[in-house]
Amino acid sequence: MSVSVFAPASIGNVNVGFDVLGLAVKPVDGTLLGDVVTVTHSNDGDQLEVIGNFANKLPSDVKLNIVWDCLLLFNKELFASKQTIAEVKITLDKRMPVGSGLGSSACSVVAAIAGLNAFYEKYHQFSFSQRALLKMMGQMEAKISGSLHYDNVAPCFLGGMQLMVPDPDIIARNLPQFEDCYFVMAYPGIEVSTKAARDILPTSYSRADLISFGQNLATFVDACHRGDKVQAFSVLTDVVAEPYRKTILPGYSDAVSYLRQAGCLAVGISGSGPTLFCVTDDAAKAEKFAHWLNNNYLQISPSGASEGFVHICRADAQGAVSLPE
Ligand SMILES: Nc1ncnc2c1ncn2[C@@H]1O[C@H](COP(=O)(O)OP(=O)(O)O)[C@@H](O)[C@H]1O
Ligand SMILES: N[C@@H](CCOP(=O)(O)O)C(=O)O
Repeated sequence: MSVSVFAPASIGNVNVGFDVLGLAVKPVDGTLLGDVVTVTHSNDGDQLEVIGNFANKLPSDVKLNIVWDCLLLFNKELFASKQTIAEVKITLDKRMPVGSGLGSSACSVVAAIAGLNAFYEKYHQFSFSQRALLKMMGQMEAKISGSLHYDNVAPCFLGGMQLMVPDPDIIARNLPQFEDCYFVMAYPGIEVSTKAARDILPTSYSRADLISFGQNLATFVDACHRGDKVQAFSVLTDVVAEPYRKTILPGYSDAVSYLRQAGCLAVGISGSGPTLFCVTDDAAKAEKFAHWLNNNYLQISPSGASEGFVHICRADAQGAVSLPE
């Protein structure tokens, strides 16, 4: 008598769309790279249990977990919609490293809100619209990072590559994808807080940067619609965040130099880092890049181990999905 929802990792910004472009990704080897939330009825008040590889990276007080805030918000919206509120037990399987640039908080937020919605749909014959759910997700992501940005929650929830539009009735539009591309994701095992990585960015930019930003994003979107892969990836340059954030990412500049000379289509910082992503349409190159990043980009702790990992991914067209009971 439970529902479980999986919500996938995502690449925020995708270099050219700071806060307005995001892509959901999934490893080709079938690894579930994302969080899973399970919701069931409770006879003993609302409860949250956190399990999984990265549970110990989250506050021990579950009321400080963003999933708890998601429950409070969801209940508030149920109340506003004159629905009966059930007591629930939520289990968060925290499979995503925190502060990784893989949209870890978005994974928890999306899995929690989509999970609660699936629970009410299945057992209480009530559900919110996709847009209402996305708005709740944006609100929760803003609570964590300090400002409203949908570039992780939208692709994580809806799948594919999502472009945020300034219309509250639409929020996100799906962009056509290059199906044959691999996204090699290298998480070095160190933590970078999204809020801190936002605080180091300038508050104003030069006219030259403004022109480059507009031209790159517009050219990328146009090239996606025309299916012009060469053009799309030739402009995947980040003038807003990478010049400032790369200074706090050990080994990032060397990795970019290697990957460019080795022929990747594009490379950049996933979200606010420290995860690096690079793009190729060649399976052998994807393997080669993954091998190099594994040996050269992962940070080794004093114990000689690394909490990092590398995954060869494809775009995840599905987004959040219910898992079989
Ligand atoms: N379920 C959760 N998942 C991720 N972070 C959470 C969660 N609940 C609370 N947090 C807190 O939110 C912050 C998330 O940091 P952030 O840098 O935004 O992560 P990410 O970039 O991986 O989404 C951390 O301080 C973390 O302790
Ligand atoms: N647009 C945001 C994206 C943050 O992504 P995260 O995965 O690091 O949370 C930003 O660049 O600040």
